[in-house]
Amino acid sequence: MIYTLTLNPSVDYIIELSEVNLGELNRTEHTSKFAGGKGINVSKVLQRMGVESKALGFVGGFTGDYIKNQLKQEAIHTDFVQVEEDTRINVKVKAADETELNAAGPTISAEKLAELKEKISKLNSEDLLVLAGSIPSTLPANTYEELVKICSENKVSFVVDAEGELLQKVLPYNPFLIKPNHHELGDLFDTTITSAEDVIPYGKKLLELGAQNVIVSLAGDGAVFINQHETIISTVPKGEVKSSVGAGDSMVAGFLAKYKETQDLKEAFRYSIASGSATAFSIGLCTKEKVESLLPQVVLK
Ligand SMILES: Nc1ncnc2c1ncn2[C@@H]1O[C@H](COP(=O)(O)OP(=O)(O)O)[C@@H](O)[C@H]1O
Ligand SMILES: O=P(O)(O)OC[C@H]1O[C@](O)(COP(=O)(O)O)[C@@H](O)[C@@H]1O
Repeated sequence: MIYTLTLNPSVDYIIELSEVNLGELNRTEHTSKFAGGKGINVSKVLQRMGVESKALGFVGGFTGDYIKNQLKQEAIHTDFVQVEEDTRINVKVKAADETELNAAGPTISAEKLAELKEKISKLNSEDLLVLAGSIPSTLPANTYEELVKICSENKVSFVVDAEGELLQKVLPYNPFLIKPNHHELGDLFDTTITSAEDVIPYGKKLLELGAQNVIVSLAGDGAVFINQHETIISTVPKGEVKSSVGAGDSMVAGFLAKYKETQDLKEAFRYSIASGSATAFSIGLCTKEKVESLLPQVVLK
């Protein structure tokens, strides 16, 4: 079974308007809300691709209830740890540019963290855990490391989609896949990455540090796949970006869904890019039909 872990879920509130005037009253043209957070988005896209998963993490308050209900409606299995404070609301403003306001998240006590660790320690070598997104600010910075240690002891493969220190600390435990975007990759090595070619030396460093497979996305400017055997640069489909919220998460889900079906890393990479773009070209997450309609535009080099 695939498990997704979202330590800091969110209700994503997407606001569309033609322009934003800071310091003034702005009226929205359209709004929508979704149960979000990176692991939850991975579970939602997997479900649309016909792959079962179970969503783990912390939820609380009315926003936590909203998330649980939405996932129930989509028939996604969940096993959340209930916390006292409200799950956060992240605001995404789509005007000429996209601006994101992601909140810090609720307080998580040591007892709640222990409850979550207990659930993760039940996973076995048939399972895969996707650890994705930020962690609430009250959790220790080594939380992901602690969790992947448990995975490693129980031979559970795992995927990590996180930034900075969170990502750095899990590399020695050999994640099956990591998916930084080019800004996150640049931040890790204190450099600026502007092209797919720039990605290659740093992607290779991530392999040396322990990752088994690396996907680096560069939004509309391509994507790169690197492992010990091959380096592949890909184009991404062309289209109108409606909201790129969840595009990275869709890549992770698309990759896992296709890899589960075919065991073919190259095909999984192609499908992952079509999934990311299908989400970028939608408000909300991609559908399987939209992903498959974009596949012919993904050209691997
Ligand atoms: N402007 C765009 N045009 C086409 N595809 C896009 C665009 N922006 C994002 N995508 C798709 O979404 C994927 C992830 O986007 P990116 O912004 O790099 O990641 P993240 O959401 O993790 O920051 C890209 O690889 C691509 O498939
Ligand atoms: O945990 P973080 O890093 O604050 O990110 C949370 C946000 O990421 C998202 O999962 C979207 O992520 P991506 O756009 O990177 O795929 C939103 O649903 C959520 O608001």
